[in-house]
Amino acid sequence: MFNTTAMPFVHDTSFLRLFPVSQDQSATAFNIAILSTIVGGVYALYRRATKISVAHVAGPPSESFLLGNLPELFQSQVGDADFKYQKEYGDVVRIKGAFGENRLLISDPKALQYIFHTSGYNFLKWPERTEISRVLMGRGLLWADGDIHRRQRKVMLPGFGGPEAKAFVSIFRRVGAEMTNQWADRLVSSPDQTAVFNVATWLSRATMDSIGEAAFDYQFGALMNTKNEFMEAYMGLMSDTLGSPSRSAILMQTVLPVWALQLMSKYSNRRNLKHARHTAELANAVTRQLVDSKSDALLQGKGNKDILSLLVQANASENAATKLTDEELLAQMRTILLAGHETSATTLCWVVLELARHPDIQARLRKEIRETEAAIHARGGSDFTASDLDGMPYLNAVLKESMRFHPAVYHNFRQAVKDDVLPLSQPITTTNGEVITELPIPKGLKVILSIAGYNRNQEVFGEDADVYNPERWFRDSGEKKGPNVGVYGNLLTFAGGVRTCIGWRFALYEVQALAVEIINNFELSLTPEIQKLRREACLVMIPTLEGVSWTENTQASRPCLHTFLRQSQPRSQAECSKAVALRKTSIVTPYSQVRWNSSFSKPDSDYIESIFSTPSSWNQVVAEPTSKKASQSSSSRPIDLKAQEQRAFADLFDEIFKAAEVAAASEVALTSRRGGIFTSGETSTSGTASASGMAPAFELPPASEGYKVEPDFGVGLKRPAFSSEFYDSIRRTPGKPKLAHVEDEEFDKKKEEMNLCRTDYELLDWVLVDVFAEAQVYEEEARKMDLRTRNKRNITLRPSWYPNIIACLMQTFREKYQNPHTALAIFNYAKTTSIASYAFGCSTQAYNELIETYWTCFRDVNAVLDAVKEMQVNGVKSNTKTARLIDTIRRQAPTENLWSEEEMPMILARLDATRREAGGDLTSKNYKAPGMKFLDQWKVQELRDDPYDAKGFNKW
Ligand code: HEM
Repeated sequence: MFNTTAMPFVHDTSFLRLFPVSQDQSATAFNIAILSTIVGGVYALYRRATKISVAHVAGPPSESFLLGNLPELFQSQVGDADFKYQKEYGDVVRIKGAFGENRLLISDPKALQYIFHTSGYNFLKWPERTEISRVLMGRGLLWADGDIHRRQRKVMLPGFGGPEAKAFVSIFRRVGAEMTNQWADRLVSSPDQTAVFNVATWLSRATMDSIGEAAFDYQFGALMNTKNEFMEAYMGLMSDTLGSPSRSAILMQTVLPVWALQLMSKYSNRRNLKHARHTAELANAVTRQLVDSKSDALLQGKGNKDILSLLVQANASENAATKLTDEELLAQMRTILLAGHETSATTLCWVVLELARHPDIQARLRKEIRETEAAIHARGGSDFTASDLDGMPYLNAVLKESMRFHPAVYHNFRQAVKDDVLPLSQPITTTNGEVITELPIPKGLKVILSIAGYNRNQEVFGEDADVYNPERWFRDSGEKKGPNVGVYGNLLTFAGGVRTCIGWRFALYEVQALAVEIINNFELSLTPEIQKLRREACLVMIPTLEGVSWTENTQASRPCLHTFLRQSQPRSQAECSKAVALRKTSIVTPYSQVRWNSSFSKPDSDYIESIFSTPSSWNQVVAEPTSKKASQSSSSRPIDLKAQEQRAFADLFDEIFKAAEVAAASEVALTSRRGGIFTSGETSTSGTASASGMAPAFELPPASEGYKVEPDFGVGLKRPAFSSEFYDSIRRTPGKPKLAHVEDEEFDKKKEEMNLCRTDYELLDWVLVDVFAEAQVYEEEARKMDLRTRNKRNITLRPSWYPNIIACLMQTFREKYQNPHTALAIFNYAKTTSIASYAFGCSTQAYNELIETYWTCFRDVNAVLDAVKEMQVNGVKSNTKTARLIDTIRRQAPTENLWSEEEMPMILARLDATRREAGGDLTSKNYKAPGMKFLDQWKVQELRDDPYDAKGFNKW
């Protein structure tokens, strides 16, 4: 039936063999390329079709395009934004990060359980946050992620079990007694039986002594006020480095790649970064000594029960592949020091505060303590043991409630490693009106886990979750509701899952022991300053008082709260009315109190205030709406950067380049040293590092080499010639805006108003009144002023924003409203309404818009050429944009088929001539960013030195 000859391809499959690889590789390669293109294309289409977005999750309007909702979240008091959003939008809220990026703020129990527990290692920490951890604590447990975290945690765990923590109770009790004895002494010696204390500082010192002894078997002597540089550096470290973040700090911590952050943290001259570096240096020195002495003791069979001994022991028994490195061991010590000291002290502060606020709770707690104490004495014991502390139900209810209400760590920051789906406890309604019970999220999404928000979740903790009430822990609700999330009372205060606070049992016994000691011996009450209390967000939530001067403080190195302490009724029932008022603090300059000793570089002439506290141009970036209209409107803000934002960007780049200069300088110093410039007899000048016997971060060359050496870990080195050229040239790249600041701001305001118009009709109305009429009034006023001052002043006849707004309007009409005719009309109106209007309004920018409109919308090459001619005749300078536009037209014109073959050469010749006259350097295709070579070299070197790629070059 079938004519086989007519169907050769059906049976003839031999063509498969006709193209053996060796004979025609290019054909095969071609096939593979086609195939991969198709597969790639299909995959790209598939990805596009299935692209997951969280844009439809309800959330607050963005404060600004640049910083989104981050200022509200990071600058307001702890939890304020979380609670507000939670009430308005539920437990999963879409917030905006920098540059309009979507993020989620999560307090939904099931979603949190999934992120912390079920899928713990699929949600890594934000790289910029881990960088902060690295600077403060090194590459320890709080920094680590994934397999490194797993390995480190395994080695650490033996030091943090239940029995180990219980064994420390006697240490906590001893430290507590030492503190309260000093309080009592002061009360007795005070003539009016009152004394002023900074309880926050005392608690901080007490927890430092506790951690010193329990974790390292080391006496810091903080309560004895032993002069100790190390202690001083640690006190207030969190608040000094992270408190009151300015907008620039928020932006820095949000958009900069890790390598830039690392560059700054290592070399920047800012006080807070110097503080962090200095503390790191000291901590490395102290912990190195401690590790060495522990290792020696273990070798001699004198092992102790402190955490460090257990850790060194555990590490010794690990096999080489799973061991901690020396650097990691030191980092763990630094992590324990910071994570274990500041958090417990802060938690205790909040406990004290709530007890002072609630005398009835305080009295009931004291009663329970006294009864327990009596029982201990009755059984022949001398002090509270771990089981006594665990056995006091009201104490534990008070502590749970205080930790629920005031979680010392209030946010955790995570990023999805892959596309994922979050289960939800409560269905949410998206902005499309869809009700969903699980939420797909894209890979890379950054989420903020709101510990503060979850701890007040009404589904879990009852409808009165917003009220401080220890009674809830005796009701049949509390932790029993909701999925299992946290380790203590189902709170998230100690986080959860694979990253649960490793020291939570330690912390709990410490807080129990110290709280019992305080309440047993003193009565607490509030002073009026409580009205000024703030929950200050410094990564850890620190209580501060707003607006109170620091000058009264003599020993404060961290913020504290005003509370009255009154010695409690002694067991003998004797009267005692000694009051202790806690000392004042302030959030105005709360973190400037860290004492700087001689080796800690003092503020000097080129001292720069902390990026985390100084008002900078960033601080005004997100200003209040500029007009009534703006504040009433619900329109989103413009997407383009405002002049203030551009300026702030330039500032930010300046910061990076300053740090880069120092980096380059120190590199040169090191290179010359490696190159044998120094003889072996020369002494090193490595700042305080060498003096304290530890490895310096980097060494400075001696002053004789022509470098100005400052005790500043390398900051302040004279800049070598090459870096000057290099950095000066790249410094020019980001470019500062050309206009003066005030003018920029005026223009920004106008632009903002302009963007609030919803239609081109509305915009046109606005133009007539708020641009042309206003500019006319301005001109008349200026002329009057000119007459009054008898022409002695240099006046302008149009407002500074006038030329910019004309060009901007033309572009907006053309692009946003697709209305090129009105764009041209605006130009014509500006041109003809008055001479001043033409002179000021029809600037190069406006002409460029005119040219672009003529070409892109009308393909009117003659009008383009006339416009350029008009510019030349009227003395309006062309710029590179003019030249680039002509180039584009020159390139596109021959492909447009708009002119006859005879006309075309003439048109092209006119374009060429016009292009030559317009001038402008447009060799952009040959343009190579200056400094790229050096940057690449630096990157290669850094990657060689850093096996973890902590700077994230390869991820960026
Ligand atoms: C009331 C006091 C404390 C609170 C509220 C607290 C809270 C937390 C939280 C929320 C985390 C998770 C942080 C994150 O993943 O980013 C954490 C981690 C950690 N905490 Fe605590 N902490 C306290 C006391 C302590 C103490 C006393 C120590 C040590 C003796 C300690 C050592 C650590 C360490 C090493 C981690 C890292 C755990 C890991 O990532 O695997 N903490 N803590």
